[in-house]
Amino acid sequence: MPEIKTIAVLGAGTMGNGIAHVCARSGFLVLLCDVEQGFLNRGLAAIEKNLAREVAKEKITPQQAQEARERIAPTLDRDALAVCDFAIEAATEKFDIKSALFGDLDRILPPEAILASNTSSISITKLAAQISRPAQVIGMHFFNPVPVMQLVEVIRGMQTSQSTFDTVQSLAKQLGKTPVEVNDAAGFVSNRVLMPLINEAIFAVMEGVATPEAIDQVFQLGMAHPMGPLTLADFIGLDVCLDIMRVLVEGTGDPKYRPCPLLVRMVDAGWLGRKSGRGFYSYA
Ligand SMILES: NC(=O)c1ccc[n+]([C@@H]2O[C@H](COP(=O)([O-])OP(=O)(O)OC[C@H]3O[C@@H](n4cnc5c(N)ncnc54)[C@H](O)[C@@H]3O)[C@@H](O)[C@H]2O)c1
Repeated sequence: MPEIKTIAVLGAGTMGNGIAHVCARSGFLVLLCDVEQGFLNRGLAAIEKNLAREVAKEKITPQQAQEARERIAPTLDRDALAVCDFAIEAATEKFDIKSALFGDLDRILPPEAILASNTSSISITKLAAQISRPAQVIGMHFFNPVPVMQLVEVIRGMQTSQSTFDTVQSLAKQLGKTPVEVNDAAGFVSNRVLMPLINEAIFAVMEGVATPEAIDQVFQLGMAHPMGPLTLADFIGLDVCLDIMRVLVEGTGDPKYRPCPLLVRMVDAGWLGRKSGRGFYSYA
């Protein structure tokens, strides 16, 4: 199995800065790459805040936080990633952006390097088919907040080799995560099962079956979910939920994934959940 020392993380947003954080905390050198200095600065500030929180909770020592910080080098220069032996892409969820980025990574990184994507919905198989090393392309689907959540869905594309899969399983464990194997299909497992639940909860609101509060209580008190599906939908963003339902309909051709009309109307109204101040609940 090739030894991994330096990891390229593409995108310093919500997920990218979390991934850079856990990689650095686990002893890897990280090159964190974005398209604008402002995005890098914001990502580094988030890492700083999250490391400080871990120190305050005594999960790591101030010395370990300092060492993790020093292992992360921000860069705007994609060619600088030539020193990396592994890449995790966490850029904006658009096929054209990811496809162009994978083309560059394929050109820049050493031929044996594995290229992983943190995509929530784009086909790993299709991303892999665009480049010269499809056997070394794989999905590593982390969960938000990355430093806290235990799961990594490891997504095998059609062309992913066993050795790539084994390396990524082992890397996920070195990052302190639990990898779960999933094949490449629309929504993988997490969103394929979670989003229809959220969508059905929205149908229940639309049809007057119960209030959002009552629906959330059913799941918290009856199924021991830490938050109900509508609170969770507001947290994820209703626009993101709608996009994922559309990916499920398109990817499977199955009308059972039809987005609830109330979800569509709320997104049209700009009621996107927490981030817009209003969703199923108000966030003044
Ligand atoms: N937010 C979540 O809860 C979540 C969970 C799992 C997976 N994901 C996936 O992770 C990825 C990133 O999501 P996010 O929520 O962090 O988004 P985000 O918008 O917070 O961050 C995306 C970052 O990518 C940068 N970027 C865009 N093009 C780039 C390029 N060519 N090179 C380098 N950086 C580039 C943007 O400038 C931005 O800083 C998406 O694929 C998303 O589907 C998100």
